[in-house]
Amino acid sequence: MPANNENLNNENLNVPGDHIQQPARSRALQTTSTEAGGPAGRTLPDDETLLRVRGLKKVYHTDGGDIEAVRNLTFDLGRNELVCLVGPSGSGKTTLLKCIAGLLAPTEGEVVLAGKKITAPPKKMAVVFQEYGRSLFPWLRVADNVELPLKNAGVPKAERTRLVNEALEAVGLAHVPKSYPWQLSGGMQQRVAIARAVAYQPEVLLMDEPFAAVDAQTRADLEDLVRRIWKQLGMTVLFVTHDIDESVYLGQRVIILSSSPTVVQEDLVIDLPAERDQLETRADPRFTELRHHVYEQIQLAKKGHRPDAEKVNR
Ligand SMILES: Nc1ncnc2c1ncn2[C@@H]1O[C@H](COP(=O)(O)OP(=O)(O)OP(=O)(O)O)[C@@H](O)[C@H]1O
Repeated sequence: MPANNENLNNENLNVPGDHIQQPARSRALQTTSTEAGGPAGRTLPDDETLLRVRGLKKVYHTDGGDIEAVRNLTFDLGRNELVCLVGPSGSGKTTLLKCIAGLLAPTEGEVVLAGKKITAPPKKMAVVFQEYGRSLFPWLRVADNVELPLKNAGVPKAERTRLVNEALEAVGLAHVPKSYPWQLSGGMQQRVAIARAVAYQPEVLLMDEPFAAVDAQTRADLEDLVRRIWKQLGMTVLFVTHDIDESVYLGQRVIILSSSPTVVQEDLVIDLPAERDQLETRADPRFTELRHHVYEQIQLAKKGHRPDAEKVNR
């Protein structure tokens, strides 16, 4: 079970043990931030990069005036990387994901997938949202829900059957292909949504707070499921979460967004061993250091600290 979940929406949250003096850091944290002089997000050489986000800005034009949701985001995702994204409520996480998914046009800047600028939903990308209840079709059986995007993509029947069976196997639902979503628990429904995304064999899997609505034990199981599938299938995963522990447990990197209008506050390497375990990893002193650091950064962001403060005030 995830210990010490931290919901960033809760203004009164405390890190248990915060009053205890923290041990000296065992080794330096690997971060990229504007304060270090470079672009806030980590950028990679061309041959290692799958997804590039460059100078991304999004302004919503509403009857009540303009809302600058995202000011300037720059970072790269490498092939087969699992990167988590955290930030205060309203910092533009969903907006960013929608721009990456080609569902929203950026006001400035661009998102580039495998060298091609994204202007519409790319074929090799899948998204899993929090609201699995709304994303599954209640009148379709589990296997038919998973099969639908493959049908729409024109994948031949035999191939579809193989992909659906493999995906249901991978998420531990091979025994319920004929059930309807409403006959399953919340955690199982979210597994169906993950299976549907996985069967599609995306190069990039975007996940927007996918476990926010499930209980803690199910959440821990689903976290391990994501890491297992990510390793098995070799996708690039961008995982948005409100939960600091979850971001550190899952990610190879954690990108921390500032408060709105949003820039990358910090891009932190999670240098925990590749084999993660709910009990052992979370008991690792390095895990505590990393989560403490992410928590501090989020608190700074919530208090309005901005890495681009001089530019903002100018
Ligand atoms: N369709 C829209 N029209 C106008 N403003 C919007 C729209 N969608 C989002 N916003 C505004 O953009 C800002 C960022 O919203 P967004 O949902 O991307 O943030 P978030 O970080 O995902 O939030 P949360 O953590 O609460 O889910 C907010 O001020 C929000 O009110």
